[in-house]
Amino acid sequence: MFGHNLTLSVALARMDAHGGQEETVLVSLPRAVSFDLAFDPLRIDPVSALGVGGLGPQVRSLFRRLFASRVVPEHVLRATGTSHARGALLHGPPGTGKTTLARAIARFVGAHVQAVSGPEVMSKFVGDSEAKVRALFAPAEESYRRLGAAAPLHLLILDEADSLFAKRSGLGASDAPAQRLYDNVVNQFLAKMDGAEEATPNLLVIALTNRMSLLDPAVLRPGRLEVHVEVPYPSAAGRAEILQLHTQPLREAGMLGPDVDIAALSGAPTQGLSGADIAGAVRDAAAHARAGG
Ligand SMILES: Nc1ncnc2c1ncn2[C@@H]1O[C@H](COP(=O)(O)OP(=O)(O)OP(=O)(O)O)[C@@H](O)[C@H]1O
Repeated sequence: MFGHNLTLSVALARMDAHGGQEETVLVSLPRAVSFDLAFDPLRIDPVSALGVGGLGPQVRSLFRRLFASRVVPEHVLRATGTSHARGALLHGPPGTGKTTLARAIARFVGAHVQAVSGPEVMSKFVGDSEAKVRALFAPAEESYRRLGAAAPLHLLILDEADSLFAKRSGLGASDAPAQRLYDNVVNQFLAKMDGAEEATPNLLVIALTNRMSLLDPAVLRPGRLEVHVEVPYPSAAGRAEILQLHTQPLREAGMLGPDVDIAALSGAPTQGLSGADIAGAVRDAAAHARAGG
């Protein structure tokens, strides 16, 4: 764990200057929000550090855009007109590793995690739903009130975000009560995010969806879910990493056949498969082998 007033290496915080040019910033703590950031956000190896395959660019982009600012002192932030990103949206087809990635990042940075799904929040009961939204923000609020800049990072993972933030046109005129419920919950959520700079700078929201086109654009604006990262189907190289990860326990137990050729399997045989499909195929193969097939 880094102490206060530590000058970090030049590689630690490179912030995107305008035009995509990278500018290296020497940073000196105390940090705006303290949490264990004993790593270089740009050089992190997603496979060994996070246990996800084929997501190197996504991981590096997330760390740079979500965490680099959090080790930069306030005066540098102000001078560069930067503020902490408050929310990100991971979007892409089902089973490509969005949930796995969000949870692994939370573990890696040592954040307090709360995970909830959109349908869970949008329960049938209006009052209940609004209370649920308030409750989601309460631990980070309480922690920041008590500890100020020393408050730990809280990460709110919001699965199936499309059911919470769907475009308003999705509801018809005959759905007036549902529309009101929806508006109340969403407005409360957005108000909480809009006020986060003051009330909860220690809170980060990562929302997940496989239907980004359904989301209300208002939710994707700066200050809300402003960092958008696509998590696509894996390439052949990505499939090789995923295969390697999911066969590792078998390999370590000496149970992987010597003829299992990861390079060959990551080509045509797994073309078009998601990480979840590949993990399932490895499980099936192991079960088949156990059964003596
Ligand atoms: N990129 C990946 N690397 C390693 N494992 C993966 C990857 N993608 C998926 N998996 C495996 O598939 C399982 C399901 O993935 P996960 O739930 O993270 O996908 P998702 O994108 O969140 O899916 P959905 O959109 O359907 O919720 C994980 O538990 C993991 O074992």
